[in-house]
Amino acid sequence: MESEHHGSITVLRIGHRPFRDKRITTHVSLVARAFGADRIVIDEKDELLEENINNVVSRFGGDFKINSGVNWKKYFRDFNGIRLNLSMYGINVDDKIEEIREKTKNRDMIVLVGAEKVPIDAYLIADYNIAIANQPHSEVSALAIFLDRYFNGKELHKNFNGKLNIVPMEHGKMVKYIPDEKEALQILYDNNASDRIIRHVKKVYELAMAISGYTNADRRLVAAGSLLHDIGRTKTNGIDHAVIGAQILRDKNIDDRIINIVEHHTGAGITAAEAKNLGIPEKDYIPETIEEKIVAQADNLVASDRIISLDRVIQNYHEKGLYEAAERIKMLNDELSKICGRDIDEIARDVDDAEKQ
Ligand SMILES: C[S@@+](CC[C@H](N)C(=O)[O-])C[C@H]1O[C@@H](n2cnc3c(N)ncnc32)[C@H](O)[C@@H]1O
Repeated sequence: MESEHHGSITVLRIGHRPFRDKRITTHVSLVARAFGADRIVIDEKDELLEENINNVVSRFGGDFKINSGVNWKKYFRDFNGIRLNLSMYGINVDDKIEEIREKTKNRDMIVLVGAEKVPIDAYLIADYNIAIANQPHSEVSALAIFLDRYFNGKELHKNFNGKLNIVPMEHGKMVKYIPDEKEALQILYDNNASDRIIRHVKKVYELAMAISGYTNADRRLVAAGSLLHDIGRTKTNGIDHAVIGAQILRDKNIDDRIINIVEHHTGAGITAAEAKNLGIPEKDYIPETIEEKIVAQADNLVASDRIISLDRVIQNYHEKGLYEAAERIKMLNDELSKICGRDIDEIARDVDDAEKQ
């Protein structure tokens, strides 16, 4: 949980024996990740454990790292930062936590937890030997309580921004997810999307991904949002296709950020007043996030499965008498071009040229 307020946090797990300790070291690793540490380092090599934890990270998010098979004593001694050893024999955490927080404002910290017997060297190398109550319990509880004390409980609200995101519920379970490209296309096929829709969304995807390459947009959201933006057209080609598409995806537990991309993709957005006149639920459908803006504009620049120029888009809107909407599209183009440091129209031309070659 690196931030301006403190350095990185490494957990050093020693005494791990792959067969006997598989479950408890997995739990130490999961606690380290869930409660705000940045990485775990384990003395014995255990590829299976690494794989399991990496798998959790790839599904549930964050950038937690795991590394096993290190010489713990050397690693602990050479660590450039504050060294802690969690031990029932140490000083009560409450007597030292403020000092530790102060010292780690600009420095990294390593927290050692043992398995069975912890060698005396761990105590001698440590800057602090810290006890979470002077009674024997477990490395899992000791680490959890230490991190919770260190972060003052703030770690419980950390956003991991994963492919899978749990929606807290009083009863039952709900997980919302970000589909990858293959899953997004499968959702379209499951909804009997026509070839025409598929060709269109693939072109919008190509352009949206090219634009997002110039920004810090979340490419997973841009990918899924661009492929799914017209799913509502499997039901209607009316102005309400964005609203209907959003509802289809809501029913499939798709991540809310993708639903918003879909719902806000029409032109450069629809205001609440326009929505009322158009007969769709009265609220703002203006793209707000960078991902929403990219998909909306990429869609504006693709007619059927061809890339068209901004001038042409504007002309089309003018011909329909939609002057305000045209102006908003122009403004969106300017805003995105500024963010990208390059004209969106030009990026679109590149994508088009690459296709023709
Ligand atoms: C099951 S204990 C075994 C420790 C062993 N008895 C020793 O110290 O040599 C495993 C780990 O849990 C952690 N632990 C257990 N009780 C603790 C406590 N009261 N305070 C801090 N850490 C504790 C320590 O990190 C310890 O290395």
